[in-house]
Amino acid sequence: MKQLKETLNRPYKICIAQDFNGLCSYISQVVKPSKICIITDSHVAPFYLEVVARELMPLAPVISTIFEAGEAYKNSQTVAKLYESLIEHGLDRSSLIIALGGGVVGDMAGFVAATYMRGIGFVQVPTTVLAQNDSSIGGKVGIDFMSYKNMVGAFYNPLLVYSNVGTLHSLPKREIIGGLAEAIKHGLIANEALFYLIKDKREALLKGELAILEEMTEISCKVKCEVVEADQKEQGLRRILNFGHTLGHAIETLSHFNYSHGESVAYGMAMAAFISFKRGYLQKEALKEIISVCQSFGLLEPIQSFEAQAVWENMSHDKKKQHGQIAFILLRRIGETVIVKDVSFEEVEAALQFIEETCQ
Ligand SMILES: NC(=O)c1ccc[n+]([C@@H]2O[C@H](COP(=O)([O-])OP(=O)(O)OC[C@H]3O[C@@H](n4cnc5c(N)ncnc54)[C@H](O)[C@@H]3O)[C@@H](O)[C@H]2O)c1
Ligand SMILES: O=C(O)C(=O)C[C@@H](O)[C@H](O)[C@H](O)COP(=O)(O)O
Ligand SMILES: [Zn+2]
Repeated sequence: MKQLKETLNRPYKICIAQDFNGLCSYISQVVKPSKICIITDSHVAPFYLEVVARELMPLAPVISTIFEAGEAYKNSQTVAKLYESLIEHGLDRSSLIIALGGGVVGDMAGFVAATYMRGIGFVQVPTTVLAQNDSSIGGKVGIDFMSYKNMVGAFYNPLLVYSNVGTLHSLPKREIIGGLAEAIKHGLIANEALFYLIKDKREALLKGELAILEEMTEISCKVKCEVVEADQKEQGLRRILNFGHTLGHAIETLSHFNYSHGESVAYGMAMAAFISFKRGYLQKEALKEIISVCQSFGLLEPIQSFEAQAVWENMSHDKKKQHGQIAFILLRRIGETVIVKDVSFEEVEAALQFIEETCQ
């Protein structure tokens, strides 16, 4: 009997830059495409489509397709339109997709790349704090389906991630703050120093100072890479990246995307921290610190009221559920998680009441 070494886990580079100057040369090091299709959304296109297309022209003929911005469009109808566009433009397996935009573009263009002709190459060019710190890395691609987040998708790695932090100059403040929630998450689950860096550099981050954004992004990416390298398909350790998401995804969906992904994750993290405290895992001071840092960024604003039963129903479709039990990520301290499988309805109800009272 012979055993073959698993070779599916192909590594890819993550470049963090302050402009698009290196994009073409980095892509040409990993692929020689016959044609390039830039997939982007209606908010990002006016800012960056032309400059990215111009940058890539020496590599191959460039076409583009633009969809309506927003989480409400991260669905199968938009994916169908994207497939049509690729077919009309004659993209084949030697073609390349560029995902230019935030997490919505990255998740959806990545899913299209994973499934079109059973998979063609794609490059992540993230333009939000959230996408540069989190979603462009790790190969989770997908779309929302029915009332559930990312219900249909794949694990499909990009060929390259090229983050230009310079693009954050045009990002609305609300989106900067939402994206910081995922960087705070990386600090809370695995890197206390990152959490305190974000706390200490609040003003510079909110002003959009590139040096600190770059530094935070690099540390945040390292945290995520270490976890994903150890467990690409979320069989164990990777579940910690879902801290704040079991409840956060329910809030995001039940608010009809009134709260952005990052804002919802912040509520979810506060609730998970509260459950951690009630169970005696997390010190009260740490809970207060987490709430206070989130609030200092403008996260955890007064929250609309949600029916505990509706939240419970929505979270029952969480992808971390196995044999009827949801793996729920809690905190032991800032920088360390604990995974439990028995969070009850009553704990969720109490956590909802806690954030309603805390976020006033
Ligand atoms: N795959 C993953 O691992 C992963 C991780 C975290 C989040 N996500 C997903 O990411 C999505 C959230 O991503 P997001 O917060 O980037 O949202 P988004 O993609 O909707 O971007 C937020 C808004 O900013 C606009 N925008 C993007 N870049 C801009 C720029 N530079 N200048 C001006 N406007 C710009 C967008 O058009 C949009 O209106 C959610 O769907 C979430 O589920 C995926
Ligand atoms: O990369 C991961 O793993 C994450 O969980 C990162 C999350 O921030 C992200 O929102 C992810 O899309 C959630 O995945 P899901 O499988 O819970 O939908
Ligand atoms: Zn997330």
